[in-house]
Amino acid sequence: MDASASSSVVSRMKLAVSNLPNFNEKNLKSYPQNRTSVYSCCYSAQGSQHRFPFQPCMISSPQLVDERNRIPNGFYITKDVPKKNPVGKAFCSAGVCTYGDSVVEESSHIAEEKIGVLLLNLGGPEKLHDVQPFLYNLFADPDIIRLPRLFQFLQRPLAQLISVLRAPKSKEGYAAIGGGSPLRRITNEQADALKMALEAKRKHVNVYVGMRYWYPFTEEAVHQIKRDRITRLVVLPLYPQFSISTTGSSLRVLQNMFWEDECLSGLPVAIIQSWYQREGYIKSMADLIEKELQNFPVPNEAMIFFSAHGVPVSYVEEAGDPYKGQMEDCIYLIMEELKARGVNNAHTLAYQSRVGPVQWLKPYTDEVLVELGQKGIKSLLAVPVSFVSEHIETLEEIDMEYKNLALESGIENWGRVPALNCTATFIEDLADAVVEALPLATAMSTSGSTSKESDNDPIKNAIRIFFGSVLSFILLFSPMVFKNNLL
Ligand SMILES: C=CC1=C(C)c2cc3[nH]c(cc4nc(cc5[nH]c(cc1n2)c(C)c5CCC(=O)O)C(CCC(=O)O)=C4C)c(C)c3C=C
Ligand SMILES: [Fe+2]
Repeated sequence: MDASASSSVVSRMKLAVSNLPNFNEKNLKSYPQNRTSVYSCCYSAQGSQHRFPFQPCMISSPQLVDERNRIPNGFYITKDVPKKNPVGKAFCSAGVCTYGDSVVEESSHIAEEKIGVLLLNLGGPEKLHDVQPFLYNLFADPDIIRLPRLFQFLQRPLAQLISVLRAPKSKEGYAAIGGGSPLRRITNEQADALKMALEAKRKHVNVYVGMRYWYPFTEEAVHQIKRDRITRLVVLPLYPQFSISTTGSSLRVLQNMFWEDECLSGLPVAIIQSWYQREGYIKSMADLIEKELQNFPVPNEAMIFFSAHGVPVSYVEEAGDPYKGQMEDCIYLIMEELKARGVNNAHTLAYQSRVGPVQWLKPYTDEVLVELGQKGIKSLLAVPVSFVSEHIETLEEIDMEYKNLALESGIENWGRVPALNCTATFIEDLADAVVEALPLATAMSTSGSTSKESDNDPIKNAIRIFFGSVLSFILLFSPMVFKNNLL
């Protein structure tokens, strides 16, 4: 999507993203933990310099919310009064947001309702042969490599080059965990479990899986949703915390599809943007941690080491990604839950999996592990916290690379909390989140054609690819990339 199309999408759809202030214990004292708690109540700033259409916002007074949550010709956010923080500003917190001008009629008015739940996830290569094309899809995403507007024509050639250069290292990782990502299998299992949990609540739904970078792609899932004539849809990203690079990127795909298709633009949709604050999720994480601590010789001496997937600092500081703030809130809530159970272990948070020659969120997991070893920490429980399935970064990076590094650094007792996968309490909570979101689904009323003629012009494309490849080549072989050995 080029920049002009992007900004008109912004003006038409005005999807919102919630934001929270950076971690501050005082703020969090009033932070709601109940699972039906919070819903977004903000919308995007028009004419933003960022290409990202889902902008965070702060609302200056609670009274403003009612007026602001109805946005002409676009995005409508329902429910909830904003929570006031101690500095007197009401802030939007994470939750459900919906499209459209008007709330959809009650289900009793609809002849035959067919409910769909769309699970969004990242996707992963299933065979070593898939690794390079998977990486291409990932790096071709403008929400993953955010180029300045002037250089956007380099996106695809750059993605081609980076994916080819990174593939050998990634393949080693995937080979070490059995030759492919378990993500598709686990996500399908979660989808089945969610369907059953919803059936137990007398909600009969079709659950779809839409991956961002590998099969089954989000686009395929949406086509199936159309074929199945779904009349109401809940979109549930399988990322507890919102990031531009994950949920944001998948929502952008959906947004483009819905905008271009009149049938879809009339479909009532509710989007659950982030759900890390849900009681069921927090308790499920606390259960796993509590259980795993029992495997240590002296459970209360083990440090709880939260390791989150990182994002480049510029996402947070320049583009307003709420990811870091949400992550810190999430850790706070898990620790509060543990304290309430009498678990008072020390804890820390670090960020893993950085890629490329830019600054990522700090502290870095590998550096902190070495420091903790040097400080004399002997027992450490690693807790992957940004993702709810086992994947390459838990199975290879944490279980192999970081474990070895920790042991070499003097840590003697190492443990790792498993990913939630299909943990019953967690799936139950996701089912509750879907049930709560359902009445909030509203139709996106606008549709329109995109002006993407230039994308279909073969001559322009050929010129782009040629110059793009030359420039990418120069960029990639710049000494910085090699000096840092980061590809
Ligand atoms: C919340 C989770 C994730 C964030 C945030 C995220 C951002 C992000 N990731 C990359 C680059 C890569 N990610 C890769 C794999 C990968 N990433 C996540 C999750 C988040 N990414 C998952 C779950 C996976 C694994 C999927 C699987 O196959 O199991 C990879 C490929 C693997 C590798 O080579 O290391 C890359 C590359 C960037 C650049 C980024 C933010 C900008
Ligand atoms: Fe990633």
